[in-house]
Amino acid sequence: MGRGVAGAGHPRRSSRPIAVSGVKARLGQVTTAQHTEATDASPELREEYAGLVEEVARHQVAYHQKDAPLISDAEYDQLIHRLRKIEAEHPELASADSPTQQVGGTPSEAFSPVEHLRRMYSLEDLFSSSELRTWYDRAVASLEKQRPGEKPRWLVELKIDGLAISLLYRHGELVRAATRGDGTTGEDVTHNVRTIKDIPHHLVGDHHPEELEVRGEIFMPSEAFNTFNQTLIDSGKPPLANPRNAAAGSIRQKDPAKTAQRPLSMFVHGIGARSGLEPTSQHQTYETLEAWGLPVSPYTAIVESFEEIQQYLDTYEQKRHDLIHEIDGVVIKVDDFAQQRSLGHTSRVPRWAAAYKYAPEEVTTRLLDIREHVGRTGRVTPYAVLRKAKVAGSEVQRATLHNQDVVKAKGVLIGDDVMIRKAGDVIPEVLGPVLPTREGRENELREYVFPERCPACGTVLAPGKEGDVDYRCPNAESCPAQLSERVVHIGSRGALDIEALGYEAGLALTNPDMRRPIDADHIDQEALETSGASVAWGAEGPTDQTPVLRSEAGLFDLTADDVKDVYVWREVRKGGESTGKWAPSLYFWTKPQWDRNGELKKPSEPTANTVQLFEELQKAKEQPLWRVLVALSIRHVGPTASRALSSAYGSMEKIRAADEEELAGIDGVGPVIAASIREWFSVDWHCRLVDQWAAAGVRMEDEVDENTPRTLEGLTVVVTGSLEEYSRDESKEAIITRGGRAAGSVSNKTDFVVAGANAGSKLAKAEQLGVPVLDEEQFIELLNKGPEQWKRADD
Ligand SMILES: NC(=O)c1ccc[n+]([C@@H]2O[C@H](COP(=O)([O-])OP(=O)(O)OC[C@H]3O[C@@H](n4cnc5c(N)ncnc54)[C@H](O)[C@@H]3O)[C@@H](O)[C@H]2O)c1
Repeated sequence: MGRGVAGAGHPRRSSRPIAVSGVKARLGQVTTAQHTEATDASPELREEYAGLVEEVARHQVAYHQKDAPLISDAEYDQLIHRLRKIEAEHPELASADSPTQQVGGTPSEAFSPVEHLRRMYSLEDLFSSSELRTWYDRAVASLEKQRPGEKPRWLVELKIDGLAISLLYRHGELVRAATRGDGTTGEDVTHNVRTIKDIPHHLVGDHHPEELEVRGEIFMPSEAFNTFNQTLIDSGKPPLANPRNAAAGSIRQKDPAKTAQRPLSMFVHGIGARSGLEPTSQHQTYETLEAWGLPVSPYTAIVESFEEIQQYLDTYEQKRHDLIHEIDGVVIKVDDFAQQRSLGHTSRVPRWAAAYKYAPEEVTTRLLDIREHVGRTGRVTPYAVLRKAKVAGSEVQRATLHNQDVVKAKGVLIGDDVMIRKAGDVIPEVLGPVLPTREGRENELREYVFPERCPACGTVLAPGKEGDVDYRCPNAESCPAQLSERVVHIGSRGALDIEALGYEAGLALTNPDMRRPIDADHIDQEALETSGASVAWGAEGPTDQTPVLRSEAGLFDLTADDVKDVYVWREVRKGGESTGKWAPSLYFWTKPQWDRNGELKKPSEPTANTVQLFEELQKAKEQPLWRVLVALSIRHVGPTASRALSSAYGSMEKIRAADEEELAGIDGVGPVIAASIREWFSVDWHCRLVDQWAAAGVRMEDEVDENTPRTLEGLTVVVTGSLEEYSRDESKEAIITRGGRAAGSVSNKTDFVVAGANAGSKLAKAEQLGVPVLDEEQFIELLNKGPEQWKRADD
């Protein structure tokens, strides 16, 4: 029997609580024990150890008993890992009551206690490939000693991020369901579990063991979780933080009718007590359970070597967001039961299984502020300013909040501790507040109010059209934020492709406020004074005064002299470390230098980036017409419409002169885009912008190469995968200049699909529809000679 647990038949309640006070009491015992045992642990280490014991126990209560964690799992894992490390190095400090010896939490009094027929274990956590290797080698060596000559086979499974459950079947009838609790005693959640469709009340077939304890994981499938959360948001309720807490919270409802409304599923991953059932391996057990109608995971595999285990880990790390459920790692088990028995258990975990954990995707941090971003078309979106946090391998400081309804739905207050998530390449997201940490900090928190005026230019914001929750700043011409975004867009790869005009350079040219510190306290006064920047004090601190560009119209008239004194705010670093202070520094010109007397030496030459910028601006003037059209930021006019317009008209003048009906008739344009183009050219400053660019030498006509044969007239061609000779844009251009249409998706109307390396679903679709597929060589032939030789037999 495990530590301090009441014997069979005794209500579990008498041995509660395990909460922080209980841990302190246990700590007392630990310290007394230390007087009698020699220990080389320093006082600092003992203090750290005691603090950790208390902290970890507090988190165990919050997570297991209240379903309301205060920190992310990864942060918790770090704490318990450190605790285990100290105990491993100083076993004299540890006691049987240490939180490292617990399996989960004490069962809640809200449910009747249930004694498991066999103990439910936790799993040993492994956080790196080398930890996995050590664990693997140890298991193999131990087996070799006990069962010489037997090579283990391994069952690799996904570690489902859900709630462990034990189901008891008697003669094939579900009689009880219980949470894991502390491993020995769980909570009776039978009524709630009976509402889950995947869990059979009667096992299929006739011959079942008299008593069978099935273990598994209850989870909320990812898709169902998203839909469920959306319905909560739509009805004005706060969404659930993550599928794991959602599953745990759903199972521990007092009212089974509530559980029944939650989309829950389950996969089995083991058995406890079983009378009359004698499978010889884990995978055989799964086959038997599946035959009886119990849900088993489709992702399980049998492997034979360390390399294969590693391969499985890598595969699912890549796929981790395309699965039925959330995972936090992989579980590796010795398959054979006899071998499992030989390896045995510790008091907490089996020695024949371990859990490899992937890099964390959720962490807690502080929500410092909510500010608004003004986009290229004036859309105002709130975003979270966060205390820097490392998640999924990158540092996160900002996260979009989409619109004011989302902020409300998430229920976050400025100043809250929040859980954030960054999954793979997906942009970081604020999941919600950590409510318990609000206690005692109420006066540091404030509600977010969406502004009535544009945060960048002060213009009163206009609501979106019907059904659109977004607000926009209508001051397109002189709102500095919109201007910055448009200038950055001009440089982007899909527009004029000016590499040196990236985000920072675009902002530096248009927004003297760039990355201004939040408040005056964060300004490095000394650096500010010696920088030579001309600054004025605004409401929130100093700001440099005049932008170099007040409109993108002047972009091609810029001279190196114009950008000489452009300062941007930068975090001051000393010895490579950030100081938390900000100061203005020159952006386009070589860094200012100070002489021995502290006098500023004026910078003398442009940076390499600046030289590149001016070279690229010259080259950009020669870009084809469609790229110039994209660069103008006309609503709805992206690369596809721009290409269609430029191949139909060949010059800016003709596009400007075309009427709406004519524009709408062009393949790839249509009425919405046509209206948007007309509207854009009806604005004076837009026309002046085009004129000024033309005067500066930007090409406003496509050179018609009379020698290019119109070999693809009327044909639709899709290019997929990567070609060797052509970039994506070049292949499109080659098709369009020969009169063809370069489409993005394959349909019955597609005449040819050109497949390069790593072509994926489009190639499959082409094969399915019987569209001719060409390789690169054949594509070149098609460009030169036309489609004659590939005419379909049925044409
Ligand atoms: N955020 C917090 O404050 C906090 C506090 C306590 C615990 N936790 C989290 O709870 C977990 C610790 O609890 P734990 O003891 O369940 O350890 P664990 O997560 O390391 O693994 C053990 C559990 O994994 C589950 N599991 C999922 N898929 C499985 C499969 N295919 N085969 C076998 N088992 C599978 C089982 O229920 C098993 O009990 C950790 O993820 C930890 O980060 C978080």
